Amino acid sequence: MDAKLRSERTEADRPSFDTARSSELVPRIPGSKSLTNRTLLLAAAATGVSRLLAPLVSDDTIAFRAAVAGMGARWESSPLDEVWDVTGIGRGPVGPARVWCADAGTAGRFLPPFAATGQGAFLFDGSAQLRARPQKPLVDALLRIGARATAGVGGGLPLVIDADGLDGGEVTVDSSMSSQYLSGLLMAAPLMRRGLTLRGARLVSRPYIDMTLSLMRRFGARVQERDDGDFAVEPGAYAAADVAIEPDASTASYFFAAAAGTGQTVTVPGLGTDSAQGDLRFVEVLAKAGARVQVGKTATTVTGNGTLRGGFTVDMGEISDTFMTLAAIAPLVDAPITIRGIGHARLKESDRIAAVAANLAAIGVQTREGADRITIHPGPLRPARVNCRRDHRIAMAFSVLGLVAPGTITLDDPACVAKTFPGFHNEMRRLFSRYELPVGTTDMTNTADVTNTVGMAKENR
Ligand SMILES: O=C(O)C1=C[C@@H](OP(=O)(O)O)[C@@H](O)[C@H](O)C1
Ligand SMILES: C=C(OP(=O)(O)O)C(=O)O
Repeated sequence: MDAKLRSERTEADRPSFDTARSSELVPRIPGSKSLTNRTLLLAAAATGVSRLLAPLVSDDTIAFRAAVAGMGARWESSPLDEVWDVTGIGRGPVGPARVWCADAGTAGRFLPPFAATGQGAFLFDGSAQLRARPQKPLVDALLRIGARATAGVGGGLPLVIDADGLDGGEVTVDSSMSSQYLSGLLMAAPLMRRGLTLRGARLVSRPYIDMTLSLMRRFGARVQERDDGDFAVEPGAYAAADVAIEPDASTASYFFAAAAGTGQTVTVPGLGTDSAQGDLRFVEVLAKAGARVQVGKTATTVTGNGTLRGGFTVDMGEISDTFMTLAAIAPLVDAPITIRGIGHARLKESDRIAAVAANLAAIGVQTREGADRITIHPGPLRPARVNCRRDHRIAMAFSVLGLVAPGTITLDDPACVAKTFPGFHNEMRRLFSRYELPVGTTDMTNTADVTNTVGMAKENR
């Protein structure tokens, strides 16, 4: 994080919602998807009972939890789902098992390497959306270290792993399309008989690898990043750990952007200088656009000044889940913004560069697209219906535009936010009274807590 933004502060460091000043909006941001699903995997592999405090409860994490249960881990949750206890297998899983990954890239990429360290047959499959996402570099790396794997057309899901443990050794994984292949192999590596030395070639989304390494160490793994860039993982068992899940920094980006766009102040407790999530660096981009940003030790605050500044180019390759948040408010600034380094964002829930360009064009905004970039020109907007392409982040990013420029957008699929934040629309409405709840969304803004309710996602679908 930029040293300027790390400046110590006391005001934003308040941990509780109750003590917030009334002019300061404090969204209830649910837990990080990336931290929740990594912790579920490591807990499933570990010996003993691990505890997840404040996990994300959403489609992606429910799918991941069901998947590790299908592979032999046991879980129990507290009545309101704020605590999950996972009893681990203590080694690789034992098949046969069919593992449904739903829409979750983390499940499709993290679970097959874990399965390969176990015994028996595993069939991994997912939605049409997940089947369309690239998986071949992971399968190739698994084959090179001796796994028996049969992938679907083009190397993707459905994928069969016929497991008989892995010796490990050395392997290079093409990481230019996704860092998740490397994360999956890293987390499985301690369970290989000789451990594994790994190289991630042309690695994108690097901050997620740091998150993987730090959580692996929490569960007792011995892993080193060497001077030559290789990762060396020693063999050894994982031991259970308790992990408090931070609020999701990618989700927080929508609320920070809303502050910047509306001229209000938003504070997110639980996201500070020690955050394990690279996406918190989105606030640095908002600072470029003229927002006041303070990253304290335990909270982050963004204050908008009512007008946004453009006229810059920014590389968002390491924080690509947040590029749409900037792109959706970019039409409202005073000069063009170019976002580059985001070629891999074409390979997510949707081709996100194309989705942003098409939706901005529909509302009258001029854009220029390149293979790994997009330039957005400010200009007058006309109302349009956003085609979300079943992509939660397209829905959430354009909802921020709808808040800042009322009457501009409606969403064709508002419920797709359930992949990572079922209560998104209600939370926006709770904070910003002029936010228009999409048609078909049940108004839960008067209930005590709307952020962590899976039932609500189902109800809204
Ligand atoms: O490892 C993770 O938890 C993630 C890595 C990123 O994917 P890529 O590495 O494919 O960019 C990110 O987009 C995704 O939402 C979560
Ligand atoms: C890319 C994403 O998800 P995943 O790869 O985990 O499916 C995302 O949440 O933006």
